[in-house]
Amino acid sequence: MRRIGIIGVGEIGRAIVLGLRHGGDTSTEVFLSPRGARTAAELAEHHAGVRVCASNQEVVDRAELVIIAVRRPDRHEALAGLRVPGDRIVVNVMAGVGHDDLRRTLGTDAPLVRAIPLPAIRERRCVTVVHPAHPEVNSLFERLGGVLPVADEAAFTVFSALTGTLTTHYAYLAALTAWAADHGIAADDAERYVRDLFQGVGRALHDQTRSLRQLAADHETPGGSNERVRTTWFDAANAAALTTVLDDLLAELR
Ligand SMILES: NC(=O)C1=CN([C@@H]2O[C@H](COP(=O)(O)OP(=O)(O)OC[C@H]3O[C@@H](n4cnc5c(N)ncnc54)[C@H](OP(=O)(O)O)[C@@H]3O)[C@@H](O)[C@H]2O)C=CC1
Repeated sequence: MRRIGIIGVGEIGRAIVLGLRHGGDTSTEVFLSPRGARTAAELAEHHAGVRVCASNQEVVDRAELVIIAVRRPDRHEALAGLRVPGDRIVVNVMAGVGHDDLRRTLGTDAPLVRAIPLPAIRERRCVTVVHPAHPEVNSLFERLGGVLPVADEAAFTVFSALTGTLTTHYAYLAALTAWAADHGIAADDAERYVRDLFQGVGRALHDQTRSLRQLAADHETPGGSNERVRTTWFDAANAAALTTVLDDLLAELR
């Protein structure tokens, strides 16, 4: 797949372009929609073979594979009236927009594949969940860090709900930093320490030989401070609240 188009050049569109160009790879031509103008112009300026098109239709016309990365409420404005020939492959990364919805909007016979690229795709460091499996799309995301095809849209939506937990993690780290600052620690020092603490956690996650439960157990001394925080803060009520919000999110995404 040599010609890739992206409609919606925001946070995730940019991460995909950076992933495609990672390590100086210029094996693809990239065509960007004009909206998200600042990001698109910056990407085109800094990366060979990345061009900003005059319209979303031009992106479709030039690309073999078109990634749709606008926000859900913007999809009709971005896509209505586009002519998408059946020989294109459309990759839909919009959370909460199913195949039927997108096919109605686009009115095309082209194959549609849903995908959940994560921001770390820019460094080719994360797996992308896709449905359905498609050889060209699989090989694209395999190059960008790995691909995880799932059997149906119900399973896809479970992964989509998991993705919704990401910013809570940053907010949790910010809350830890704020707590330390409230106890007289310089905010910069607190933040540096919390970042390093959790970068270590991130690196440990690369160790696929240990399960997540095993990693938790290995970092915990019986009766120690980690066990105390885990059992008193992440208690049954807190765990139940997490399950509830994920269940609610799943119901809405379906
Ligand atoms: N961010 C993430 O980590 C992930 C996001 N997603 C999904 O990707 C999609 C985009 O998310 P994200 O990148 O965070 O959002 P952003 O708001 O950062 O980007 C959306 C982009 O779409 C552009 N846009 C709006 N209307 C149109 C239009 N009519 N034609 C072309 N482009 C248009 C916006 O342009 P302008 O700035 O001019 O308004 C903006 O650049 C969402 O549906 C989200 O669910 C999926 C996986 C991960």
